[in-house]
Amino acid sequence: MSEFSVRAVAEGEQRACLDLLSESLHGKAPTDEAWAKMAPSWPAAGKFAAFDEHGTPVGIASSIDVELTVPGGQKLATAAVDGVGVRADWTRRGILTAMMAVQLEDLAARGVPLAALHASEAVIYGRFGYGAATFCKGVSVERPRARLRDGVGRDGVVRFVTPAEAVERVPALYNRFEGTRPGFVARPVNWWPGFFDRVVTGTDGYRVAIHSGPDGDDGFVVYQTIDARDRQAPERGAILDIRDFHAATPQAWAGLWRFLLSVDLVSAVAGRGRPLDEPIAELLTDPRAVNTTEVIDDLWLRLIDVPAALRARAYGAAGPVVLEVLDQQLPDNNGRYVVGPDGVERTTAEADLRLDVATLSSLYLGHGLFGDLALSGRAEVLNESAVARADALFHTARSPWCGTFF
Ligand SMILES: CC(=O)SCCNC(=O)CCNC(=O)[C@H](O)C(C)(C)COP(=O)(O)OP(=O)(O)OC[C@H]1O[C@@H](n2cnc3c(N)ncnc32)[C@H](O)[C@@H]1OP(=O)(O)O
Repeated sequence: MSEFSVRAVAEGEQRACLDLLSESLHGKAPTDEAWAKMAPSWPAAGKFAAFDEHGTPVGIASSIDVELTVPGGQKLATAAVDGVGVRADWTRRGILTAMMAVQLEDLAARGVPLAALHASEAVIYGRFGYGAATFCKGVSVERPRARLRDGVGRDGVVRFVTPAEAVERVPALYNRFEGTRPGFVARPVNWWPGFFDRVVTGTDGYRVAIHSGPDGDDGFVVYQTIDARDRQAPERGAILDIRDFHAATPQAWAGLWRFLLSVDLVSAVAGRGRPLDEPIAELLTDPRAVNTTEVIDDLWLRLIDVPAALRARAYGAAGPVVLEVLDQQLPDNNGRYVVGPDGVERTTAEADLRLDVATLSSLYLGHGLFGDLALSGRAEVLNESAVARADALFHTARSPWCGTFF
């Protein structure tokens, strides 16, 4: 069997790696023109690849440095892991396992406390210590039934901006939203050009609308309309499909919903990747106008430095618990931690709950309950009375939400 070796991607090797990645994801390799545009946002830094004996890349795992908001509002350095793929004729020979090991060791050595990713399949990343930490929903609002309650969303104005204005204004506006929810990922400057090229300045007819409230611009939405009319159903209008929607305040959020539901010749306003607890139905006189079309796992989190990550987040008001954490890949994390609102310390005290790092990573941002994960054996309950305390400590009032695809 042929051998492979894993190492950092060197300058000049990126394009071959991107071709391989595109192929593994059933996409097309970029043309020279497309590559020239995207090369600046596809640096060699942060990429590891597996090479065959001829030096040809056959697997790749990438990451970019971002910040992620943890419960309590602190922003932690996070490796946003993306661009993972193995050439189809090299799969199931341990290449991903080898790349993940190198990447985790690199992140630990660089002192990056968290890693996060969006998984193509839910069965892949748990073995590397990742747990599904945020969930999101798809919604479809039946526009003809959707009447807003009196006074909702009338505190500001919404206006379209040109693609050029969007490129100039939206990234700065987005920075105002950081910290509004746990799980929120700050978008690095490298993230925006790809989004603008694909969506805003592309030919798919996306519109960008900005909401302004008493303190100026405070929200935006990017959407397209998809014509769904046919001869058999002439009454059916277009689907307004939300691509990106963020607001700094509840008023701006409601104002943007008012706008979206006001667009004529639209029969449904739909969006995917929305926060699990986005209270759209609360805005309407007929809450059944809102249909949830899916609920899916969104951000997968991996605590790289368990004590640093545990210390960085805030906790609910409850007595402390002792967690025993098991981490096969990064054994420095192994051990017991007393966790409570007054702080987090390593301890030799008896554990209340024993869990692996993937399970702890699932619970870290505030979604899910220890007791539920104990049902399937993912957490071992050693002291029954600690379960409710652990839930009160970790659970957050607002659902964690990432809000960014990478
Ligand atoms: C963050 C992101 O970028 S998500 C995008 C991920 N990329 C893709 O989905 C592209 C298409 N798929 C691929 O490129 C590859 O199949 C990968 C990257 C998912 C897996 O790479 P491989 O080199 O085959 O993984 P590797 O051989 O290390 O497998 C490790 C283990 O995971 C299991 N595994 C890996 N992929 C899968 C899968 N898709 N479904 C089920 N099990 C899987 C293997 O069976 C193996 O299990 P074992 O340890 O019990 O034997």
